[in-house]
Amino acid sequence: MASRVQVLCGRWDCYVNGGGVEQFVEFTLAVNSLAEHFNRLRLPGLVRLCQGLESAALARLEEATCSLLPAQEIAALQRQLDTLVGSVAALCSETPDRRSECHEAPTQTVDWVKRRAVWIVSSEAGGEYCEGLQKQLRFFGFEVCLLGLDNCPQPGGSPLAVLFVPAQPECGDEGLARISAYRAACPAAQLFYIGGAAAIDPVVGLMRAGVDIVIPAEVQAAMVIDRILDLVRTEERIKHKVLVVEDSRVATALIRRTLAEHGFDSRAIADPEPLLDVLKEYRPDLILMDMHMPRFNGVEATRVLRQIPDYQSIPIVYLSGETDVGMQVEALRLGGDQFLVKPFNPVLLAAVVKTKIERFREAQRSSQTDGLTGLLNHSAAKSYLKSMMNGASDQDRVVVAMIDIDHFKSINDTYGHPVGDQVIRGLAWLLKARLRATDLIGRYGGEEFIVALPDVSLEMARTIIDRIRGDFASLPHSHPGGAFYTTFSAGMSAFPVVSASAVLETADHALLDAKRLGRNRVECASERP
Ligand SMILES: Nc1nc2c(ncn2[C@@H]2O[C@H](COP(=O)(O)OP(=O)(O)OP(=O)(O)O)[C@@H](O)[C@H]2O)c(=O)[nH]1
Repeated sequence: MASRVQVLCGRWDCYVNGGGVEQFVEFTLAVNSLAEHFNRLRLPGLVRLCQGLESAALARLEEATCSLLPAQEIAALQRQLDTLVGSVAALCSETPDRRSECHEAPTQTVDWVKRRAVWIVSSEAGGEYCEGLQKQLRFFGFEVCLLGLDNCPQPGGSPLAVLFVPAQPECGDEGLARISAYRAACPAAQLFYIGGAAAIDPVVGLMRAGVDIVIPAEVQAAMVIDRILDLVRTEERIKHKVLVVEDSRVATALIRRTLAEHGFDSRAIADPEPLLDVLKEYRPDLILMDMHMPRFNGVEATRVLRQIPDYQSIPIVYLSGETDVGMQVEALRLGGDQFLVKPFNPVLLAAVVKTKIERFREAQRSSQTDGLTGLLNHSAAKSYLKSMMNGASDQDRVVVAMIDIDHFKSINDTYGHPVGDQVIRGLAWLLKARLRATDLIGRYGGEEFIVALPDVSLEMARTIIDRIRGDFASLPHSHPGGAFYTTFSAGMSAFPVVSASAVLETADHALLDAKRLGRNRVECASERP
């Protein structure tokens, strides 16, 4: 992490010590790349700081193109950079090992449970709401610190989130000043205000003071936990993939370099002829298409793709030296989503690719997620599993676990469907809280879940799932008359095997074994005769 920050500072120094527009663009690229890195490490507060710095730099890009920025502009950017560097330094010194590249494979230890500090600031720290919130957060692996209104935030603290739980929805000047003090002391944290009034004015006031997320008063503690768990899973499961269709080797190298700097995976083909095969195998999230190529041009290739249901909505961005506006409009009318003129501005290219993919993903998300848990639904989970396995080499491992809550029917019968739903949600949260962002978690059916863990041995995966099993067994589920406990069984299987469906089938058999052998246990397919 520190070396990336050094690169960023080095680029900034190059610019301020007499560099030109190229150095400024390099600096902006480095900020964006750092934001992507923090996103992968699930550090949303640092992502926010990077994004603020990137926006400030982009706003000055045009000015920087003409000459060195005026001294006060440089000083303003320098302040933002210093805040970012200071926050990273505070984080590194506080948590030397915990935050090491957590997207890398946890090969040595099973202790990859994501502990994160959450501060709750409230005049009613001992109140029922805060107590409940605290209990649940602790259960899901967060370190909670309850703070009264008189506590002053200590600079350098690095909580993942600070939750303000006011006694009444109105914040008042004193409350806003307090929020600003926390914002200054914990620049990397996400600030939540619970109980915001449903009106624009007060919410804008809260956001100006530094609040990131305002949650309406009527939202229950359980939903707040869901939002915080989402924070630690900000990363997409699989890196965004871009297919570059471009016949110029120089342009291809430049494009791929820019994409790599922004954390995108990319593949390039020089000729659209094998396009359909490559799409099927690589499954990109976006295509960057050159306009003029031998044999077919980009528009013709795009028109073919738009005839095929699977590719009707994949974003296609044209890259071309074509400046004729009429021609550009025609190209867009025939199926393209955007037109970028070569030579392209790398910052703009990355921003266009990123926003197009995010919109595309957002549109897909509602059809891919399960309404009750927010996890991937059955078909999306299967399709992610397939692409996970397609992307894995022979040496890579992907372990799949099928998890099923025991005697769930009797929970519904005894306590009612809504309580049953809450049990399903509880298990979903536990899986989200305990597993890495790179792991796939899906709701496979009613009370059945699928989990796929890349880059981990079957033994370690078993230990992890078994630990979650133990935790789930001790999770109290409340009902109007008190609380009860329940368990799950899991069957596991490991890739490399023939196919995604084969690994699912063997995991399913192992799950049946776990049920047959008494439930509340984890069985592995490889242990079967
Ligand atoms: N509350 C609730 N119940 C669901 C949902 N989806 C499925 N179910 C119920 O889950 C129950 C699953 O029961 P079974 O498949 O018989 O299995 P089980 O009782 O868990 O028993 P074992 O799996 O053998 O331990 C059925 O009664 C379904 O109606 C849901 O979204 N919410």
